[in-house]
Amino acid sequence: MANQETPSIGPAEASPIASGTTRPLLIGPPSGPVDPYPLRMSGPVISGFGRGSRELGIPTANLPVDSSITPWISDIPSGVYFGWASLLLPPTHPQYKPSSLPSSPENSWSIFPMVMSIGYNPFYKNTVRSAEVHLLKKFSEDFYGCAMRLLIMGYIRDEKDYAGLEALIADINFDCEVAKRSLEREDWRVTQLGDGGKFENEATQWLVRGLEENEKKAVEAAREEQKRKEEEGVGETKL
Ligand SMILES: Cc1cc2nc3c(=O)[nH]c(=O)nc-3n(C[C@H](O)[C@H](O)[C@H](O)COP(=O)(O)O)c2cc1C
Ligand SMILES: Nc1ncnc2c1ncn2[C@@H]1O[C@H](COP(=O)(O)OP(=O)(O)O)[C@@H](O)[C@H]1O
Repeated sequence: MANQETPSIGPAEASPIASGTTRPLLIGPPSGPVDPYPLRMSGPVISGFGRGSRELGIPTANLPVDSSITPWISDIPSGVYFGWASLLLPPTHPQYKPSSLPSSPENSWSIFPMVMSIGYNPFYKNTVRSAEVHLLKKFSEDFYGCAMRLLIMGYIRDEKDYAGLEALIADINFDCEVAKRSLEREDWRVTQLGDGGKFENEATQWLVRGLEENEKKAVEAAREEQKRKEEEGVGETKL
């Protein structure tokens, strides 16, 4: 289902992709994210158009685009971003793997690297702006309705239209490789709490903090909505 098996690319900093263009494999300086990053976003995982898994083989977990919760979202350019996601999976989920960062058992967040698109998906000509996150991890079960927090560390590229699906998939696979390599660098990791890592700070701690009241309410509302749709037998949801 998920598409972590990104193509193996050599050590060069720029590499050709299917479209014939080259672009950098590392984003940002070795010293870590540059202002205004890291940016924070949070919300329940909601459904999209169901195309990620079905058409692309790259599932994307959608978060509500709501400027009352995420004030910067209307000002940020549409495009492809990368960073870290923390996910509040139920302990029964096969990929439940609480982070080693200190958190209480009822707040056992699992942390994953991610790439995401914010925008209108010009290839599909969406009319509503969406925020869609692909986690660089293979999941054997979905996690609709779970709380997710994002620490967006940088910008990869503008969103594009494509002549065909293959070119879109190739670009997303390359984005995954860029995110993986960029986040592996010492001053871009978040899992170093206690090791004197750069993100032994408020931003990292936020990833594993207990849910705020407004986050709980949003998760509850999303679950109710999901339940309602399941009862109505709605297969695909338009955002
Ligand atoms: C890293 C990443 C990059 C993307 N880049 C583009 C893009 O350049 N153009 C585009 O039309 N869609 C882009 N998408 C969005 C996909 O088209 C989208 O995930 C797909 O339509 C599935 O949407 P759904 O989950 O709503 O079904 C990107 C998605 C991701 C995760
Ligand atoms: N690696 C992954 N990254 C993001 N979501 C994943 C991943 N693996 C499984 N999923 C699940 O798949 C769902 C997205 O699938 P997708 O086909 O894109 O449908 P939708 O259009 O409803 O978002 C996510 O909400 C999540 O529950």
